[in-house]
Amino acid sequence: MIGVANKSVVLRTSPEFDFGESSGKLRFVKLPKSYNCGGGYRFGGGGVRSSFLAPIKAMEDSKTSSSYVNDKVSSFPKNKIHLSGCNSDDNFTVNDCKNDTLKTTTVGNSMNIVWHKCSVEKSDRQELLQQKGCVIWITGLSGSGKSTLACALCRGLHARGKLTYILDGDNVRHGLNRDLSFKAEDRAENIRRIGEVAKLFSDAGVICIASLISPYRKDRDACRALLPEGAFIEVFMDVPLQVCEARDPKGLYKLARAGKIKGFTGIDDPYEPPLNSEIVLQQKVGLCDSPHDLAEIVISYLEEKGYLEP
Ligand SMILES: Nc1ncnc2c1ncn2[C@@H]1O[C@H](COP(=O)(O)OS(=O)(=O)O)[C@@H](OP(=O)(O)O)[C@H]1O
Ligand SMILES: Nc1ncnc2c1ncn2[C@@H]1O[C@H](COP(=O)(O)OP(=O)(O)O)[C@@H](O)[C@H]1O
Repeated sequence: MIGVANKSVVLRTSPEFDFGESSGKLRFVKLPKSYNCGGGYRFGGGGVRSSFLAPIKAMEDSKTSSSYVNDKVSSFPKNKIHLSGCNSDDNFTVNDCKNDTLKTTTVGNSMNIVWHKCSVEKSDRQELLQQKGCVIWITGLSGSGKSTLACALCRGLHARGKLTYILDGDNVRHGLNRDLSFKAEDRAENIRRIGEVAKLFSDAGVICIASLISPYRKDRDACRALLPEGAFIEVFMDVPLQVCEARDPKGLYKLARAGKIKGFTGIDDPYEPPLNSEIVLQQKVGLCDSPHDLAEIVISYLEEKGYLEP
């Protein structure tokens, strides 16, 4: 059985595309309008949306010099900088195209830092990608099907020409978070870092799929708070421990029951189920929907909320 917390989500199947477990092939659906050179858009110079690509050109040129410090690109001859998007008579600052005095701030232990803006913004990237950046946060016990759903979702969206990226707890712990254990404070740090990375992907316009146990409500809510309203979509894999333990694909429950793994979530470490997640995917003993069907519920939600268009 499937329960969807937000009543606006419609449960339906989608016959026009197939991203079942056996379908590993990808199809590209359509090119974004902005790449249609015959459509009246121009690269650089004046005219409609000329600011769209020109700043990238400016960055290419900047490779020849690294002398911009703090606020002014003093060592650049002006004719070397493509100022589309700014008035070429402006004092060109690195931090956006404004003459504002830049203020330094302190964030955590980072002192004297300045936020650098760019005239290519999230909305431009979203238009390029024909989608809205967001984070689909899949939480649940080990064995509840998080990674499987993440993959099915990724395939389904990719088949529709949507750009996704999966941040899987297990995988991120192979690199960025390899220094972290499973004690509470390390789990919290694991979740915080993945939340921050997910936020960056979302800002890039990508549909970021984070799948990690993330057992503590407080940590998940902190990640939610990093994102704009509505852009954090929590998906709760509501699967009984009994089902997860029966699956036990990695044999970890068995080891935890034997006392060979200490602090295993659901056995001798807590899991706090979400109270208000956007989507609840409930499975029961002997009653499990396929990953394809579960992914479709999430895709329907994204469609409904307008995340599959810019
Ligand atoms: N003590 C303990 N508790 C829970 N899980 C454990 C533990 N030790 C190792 N593993 C394996 O690590 C995977 C969970 O990593 P996560 O980064 O998702 O965990 S967390 O969000 O930081 O709690 C988890 O992967 P999944 O089964 O995909 O959830 C386990 O395979
Ligand atoms: N919807 C489902 N129905 C039945 N089995 C599933 C489903 N989703 C996942 N599984 C199986 O459950 C096991 C755990 O899935 P996995 O995605 O690795 O979970 P998690 O990432 O939460 O640990 C795997 O053997 C997988 O094939």
